[in-house]
Amino acid sequence: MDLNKLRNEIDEIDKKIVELIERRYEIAIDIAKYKEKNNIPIYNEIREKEVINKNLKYIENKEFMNEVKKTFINIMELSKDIQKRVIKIKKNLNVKEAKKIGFQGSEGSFSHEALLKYFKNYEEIKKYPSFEEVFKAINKRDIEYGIVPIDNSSTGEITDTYDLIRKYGLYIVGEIAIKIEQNLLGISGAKLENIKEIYSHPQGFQQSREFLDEHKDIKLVSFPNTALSAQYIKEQNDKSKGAIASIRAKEEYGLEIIVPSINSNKNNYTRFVIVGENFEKSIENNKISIIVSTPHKTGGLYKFIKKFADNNLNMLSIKSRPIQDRPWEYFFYIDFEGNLEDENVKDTLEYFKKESGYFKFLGNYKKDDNIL
Ligand SMILES: C=C(O[C@@H]1C=C(C(=O)O)C=C[C@H]1O)C(=O)O
Repeated sequence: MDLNKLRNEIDEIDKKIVELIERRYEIAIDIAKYKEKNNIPIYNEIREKEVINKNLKYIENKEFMNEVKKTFINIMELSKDIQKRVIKIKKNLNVKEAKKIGFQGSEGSFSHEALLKYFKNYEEIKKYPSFEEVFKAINKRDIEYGIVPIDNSSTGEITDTYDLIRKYGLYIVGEIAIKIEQNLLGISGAKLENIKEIYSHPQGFQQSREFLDEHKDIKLVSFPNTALSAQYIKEQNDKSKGAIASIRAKEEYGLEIIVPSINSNKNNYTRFVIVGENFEKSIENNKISIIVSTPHKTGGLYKFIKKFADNNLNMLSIKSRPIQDRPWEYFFYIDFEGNLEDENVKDTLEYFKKESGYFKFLGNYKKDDNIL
């Protein structure tokens, strides 16, 4: 046997392997960029199993099964390391300062109020007709951040927002809760006994149910948002028309308060999230949001929740949303306390990435201390 000849043959093979492996890692980088853009996790268990099984079928000499399997496990481990290196993380951006920020509605809406309270510095505020338009504007980079309502303390979650965050693959970079107070507004000189029509968003009517029940003779007219209804009655300049809206809307459109604080629940808060294109890292961040889907098996959700307890992490909320094309299966939106640098957080996230059918990291941001 000629050792040199054999080594030469190995050298030839290695050369081809290097070429192919190099190409394989380059493709992994392209995949990483796609994943970053579409907010897809790096690790894909199903695909890795497929890769291994497919390649094991090509082996002619079954004696090498185990070694080939290990080789692929290693290649894919390193491919994921490369992908992680490529996905960059923006550091310490102060979201309270931004150039362009967007919200749904018009001046005087609660979203507008939340925006002004959260952002200390900005160049331009842009208004959009729907929540989805806000998300689209971030994706198109018309705005850096959008602010959208996500939960109301009396009426529950704003499901559209939950679905849109997932659909558009954006990150939550902050949150703020504001007290929602509804008032009956009118033009100067308007009196309750003369009001024949009240304009507002259906939420405004719903939140003022008790007050409206006492005035059943007044006609209710729905509007796309409370601020627009305030603007409308100002333009109409008619003392028989009222609007249910915020104090800020009153100021914005130069109206008067006919009856203050008519919302039935006096402790009514809405939580807004600030959404952006990039995940932002800071040691100040203390709240994490993720989306997972559990395996459709006994104890699936239990195991997930147990992981938080085992890692001594405080789970703040868990909400479910139906998965559109899989009847009776759900996405779970989970908020918990922690920072991405914490070891127990890292361990928990790794576990979720591995164990859940679907995993999406939504952001690590600073919790609004007004929310318990
Ligand atoms: C390259 C990918 O990312 C990861 C690495 C894989 C690989 O190197 O083949 C396979 C699945 C993922 O865990 C991919 O998703 O295809």
